Amino acid sequence: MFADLLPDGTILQGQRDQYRILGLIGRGGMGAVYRCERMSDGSTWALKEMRPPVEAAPEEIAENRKLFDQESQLLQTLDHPNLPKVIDSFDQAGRPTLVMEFVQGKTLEDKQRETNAPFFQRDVVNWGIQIARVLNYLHTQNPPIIFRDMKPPNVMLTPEGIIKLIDFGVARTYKTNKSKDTVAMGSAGYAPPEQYGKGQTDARADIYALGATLLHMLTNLPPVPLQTPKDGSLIRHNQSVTPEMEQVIIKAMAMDRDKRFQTMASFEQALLAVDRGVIVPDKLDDPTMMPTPAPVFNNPDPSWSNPNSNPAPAWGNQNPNPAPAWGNPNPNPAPAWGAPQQPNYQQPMAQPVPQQSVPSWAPPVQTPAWSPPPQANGPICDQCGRMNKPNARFCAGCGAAIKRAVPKLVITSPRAVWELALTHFPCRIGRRDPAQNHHPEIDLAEHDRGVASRRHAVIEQQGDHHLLIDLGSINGTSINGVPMTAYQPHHLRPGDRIRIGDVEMVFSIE
Ligand SMILES: Nc1ncnc2c1ncn2[C@@H]1O[C@H](COP(=O)(O)OP(=O)(O)OP(=O)(O)O)[C@@H](O)[C@H]1O
Repeated sequence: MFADLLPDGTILQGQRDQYRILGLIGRGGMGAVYRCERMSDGSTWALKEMRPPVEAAPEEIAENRKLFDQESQLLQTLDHPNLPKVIDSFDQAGRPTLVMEFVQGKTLEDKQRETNAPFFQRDVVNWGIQIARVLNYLHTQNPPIIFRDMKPPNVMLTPEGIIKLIDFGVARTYKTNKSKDTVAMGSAGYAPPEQYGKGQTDARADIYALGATLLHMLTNLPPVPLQTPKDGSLIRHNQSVTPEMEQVIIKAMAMDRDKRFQTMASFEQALLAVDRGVIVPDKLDDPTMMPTPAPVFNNPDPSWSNPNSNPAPAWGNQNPNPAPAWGNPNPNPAPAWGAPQQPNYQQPMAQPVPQQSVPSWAPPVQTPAWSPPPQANGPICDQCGRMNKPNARFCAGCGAAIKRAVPKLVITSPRAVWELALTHFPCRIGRRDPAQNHHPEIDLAEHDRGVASRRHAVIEQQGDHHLLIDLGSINGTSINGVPMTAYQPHHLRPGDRIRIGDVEMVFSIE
C-alpha cells in the first residue's frame, strides 16, 4: 500500500543537518516514521515523512500535505516537556519531512493491546494529569491550539512514565467568529458531538476526548461513540476505579459541552484531586478547592513550588486533615506512586490482571527505588513474635505492650544542630509561610539560605515504615548524595542522610 519506504541507510539532507535512516518505526494513514541518526553527532531522532498510500486521491494528498505542514509548523513553535521537540523540517523528493525527538516507548494503544486489561486507576490518573497539562499548554497558546485527535494511539509513554503527545496532524488553531470547522475530524468514540461537523470545536472537544481516552484505559473497552458513561459503568469493569474518578470521566464526557470541565486546567485539577483523595464531586469545577499544579515530571515548572511565587494549595485550607497528597481514596490502596503492589490491593475484575506499569510519576530513576517493606503489616511483638496490626498497642497474641520504635532526625544546619523525634505524620519539610498559614513541622526558613521550597518534602508513615517524598521542590532533595526524583518515595532506613541545601538530616530509629 505504501510506495517505496525509505530503505535503511538512506541519507537525507535536511535544512540543519544530514540524517541517516536507521529503520522504520511506524506508519500512519498518510505518513511513515523512521528512527534516524543525525550525522553531525550520531544522536538518534525520529523522522516523519508524508508518504500517502499509492491509491490516495490527489485532493486527499493535497489536504494531507496541508495538515502535515501545519503539524510541522505547530510543533516547531511549541516547547513543552510532553511534546517531542522538532529540530528540522524540509522537503525530500517532494515529500514534507520533519525531524523530531525520538520518543522511546510505546503508544498507549500498543500498551493496551499488549496488556489487554484495564489499567490501574493510579496509572491512568497520572497519565491523564500529564496529558491534561500539555493540552492545557496548547489551549492557552494565542490563538489556542485544539489537538482534536486525542486517543490512545496518539499518546506515547516512555519507560520512565513520561507522556508525549504525537501526531498533530489534525490539531488546529481555534478561530473566533467561525461557526464550524472546515473539516470534520477526530476519531469515532473519542470525538464529541460537536466534532461531527456540527460546530467549531473548542478546548472542550479535547476535554471530551481525553475523558474517552482515560475511560478506554480504565475499562479496556473503546468508548461508545456519542455516549456518556453511566454511573457504575467504570467501576463495574475495574475495581481500582473510585466513584470520584468515575464522576470525573462522566463529567468530562458530557454530551453538552457546557456541562463538561470548561478548561483543561480544571480537568487536570480534578485528576490531581482524585490522585490526592480530596475530591468533592459537586465542586469539580470550582477552582477554589483545587490544589496548586504539581510539577512537570522531568522538567519542573519553577513557578509551582517557588518559595516566592505560589500560594498554598486552597484545598489545604479547606480540609485541615486532608488525605496525604500521595494517598489514594481506595480503602485498600495500592501506593499512588507505583511502588510494588501490596498484598491486600484489589485488582480490577476484568481478566487478565492489569499490568503493573512503570512508576507513573517517575523520570529516570536516580534514587534507590522504594523496595517493599519486609512486612506489609504492623510491628512484631518482641515477647511472642506475633505480627500485629499496624496501630496495635498491645500484642494480639500475648497481650504484651508493643514497643514502638521512635524514628528521629538529627538535623544539622550552618546555624544549629538539633534532634527531632518524628511523632506526627505527615511530617512536612519546607519554609514557613504565615500568610498562607503554612507551618511545616521541619521549618528550614532560618537554616537553608533560601534553598528550600515552602512545600519541599514530606516524611510519611506507612505502618512501621517511613517514606521520604520530594514534593517537586525547586532545588531538590538528595538522599545519601543521590538526587531524589520528585514524588518518588524513598523508603527511609537508619543512617540515611537527607540533604536540602546546607541542611543535613540523619534518619535513625531507636
Ligand atoms: N517522535 C516519535 N518517536 C518515536 N516514535 C514515534 C514518534 N512519532 C511517532 N512515532 C511512532 O510512529 C507511529 C506513527 O506516528 P504518527 O501517528 O505520528 O503517524 P501518522 O502518519 O500521522 O499517523 P496517523 O495516520 O495515525 O495520523 C506512532 O504510532 C509511533 O509508534
